[in-house]
Amino acid sequence: MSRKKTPKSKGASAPAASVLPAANGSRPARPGIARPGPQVRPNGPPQLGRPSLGSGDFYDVTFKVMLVGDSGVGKTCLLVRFKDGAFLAGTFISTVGIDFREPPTRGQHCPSRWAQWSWLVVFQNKVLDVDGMKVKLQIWDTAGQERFRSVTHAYYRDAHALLLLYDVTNKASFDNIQAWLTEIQEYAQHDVVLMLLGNKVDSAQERAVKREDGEKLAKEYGLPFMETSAKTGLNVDLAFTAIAKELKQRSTKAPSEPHFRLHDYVKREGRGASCCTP
Ligand SMILES: Nc1nc2c(ncn2[C@@H]2O[C@H](COP(=O)(O)OP(=O)(O)OP(=O)(O)O)[C@@H](O)[C@H]2O)c(=O)[nH]1
Ligand SMILES: [Mg+2]
Repeated sequence: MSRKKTPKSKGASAPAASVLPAANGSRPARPGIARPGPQVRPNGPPQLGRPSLGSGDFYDVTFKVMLVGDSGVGKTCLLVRFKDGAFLAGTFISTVGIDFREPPTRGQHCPSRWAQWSWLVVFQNKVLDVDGMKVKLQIWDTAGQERFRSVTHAYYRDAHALLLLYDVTNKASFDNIQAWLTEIQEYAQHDVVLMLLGNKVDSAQERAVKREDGEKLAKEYGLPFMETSAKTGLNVDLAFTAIAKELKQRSTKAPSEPHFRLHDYVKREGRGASCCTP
């Protein structure tokens, strides 16, 4: 990935991952009533929540997670797999813009719904139960193409976590990881939670990046690492759950809770590609 240095955008800004307070930490009785709450700085102090805007999902705390990496590595597919349990097979439709809207309908088959919205960078909300706490992840899918980079930079700064993807069948996407890390260092919060994912491990025949090379790079940069497949679902839920656990721990810091170690968790729970190849 060649890198052109672009100035930090002062224009478009993603909504801060806001967390709205609930009285005494309890969740309000009536879902869906929106009232602006205080904006919190990214990776800020413990925050309690309320129903998410419009979706009706209850949550205790919410975080913004972004998917980044070269075009074609499978960011959109990973999000669709996590959100809807489906895989976008067939024609590759690159994500080429940015917007705040969510896809309009629920329950439709992924391919048609997402193809329709592929020109936007959408975010999707998913609420996870993490050790008894409802953690809402607001997951932003970005355009991997170089020409949209200056737009997506603006969204980094209030991300709590970044999932950085490469494609194990595409060596160039792996070689570009260092440039992505430089970019992340420049535009994201210094304490952003970062995880490296080698996607498409179902394509064993076309593999161009060894698992050990991914591990080595991750170790070099001190990153948790897993290989994933949006096609089979391998380690997809795990990646997001691990992020949610880490963010939850950082925000609550309950002394009574056992300390969560992201690296150890990912190492222990991650499964090898061979287990799930169709
Ligand atoms: N075999 C296999 N193919 C995948 C996987 N994930 C994505 N693909 C395919 O890879 C292509 C690109 O996937 P996308 O999710 O659109 O890639 P992207 O990273 O969102 O690309 P941009 O939007 O351009 O940044 C599509 O044809 C997908 O079907 C996977 O885990 N395994
Ligand atoms: Mg995409």
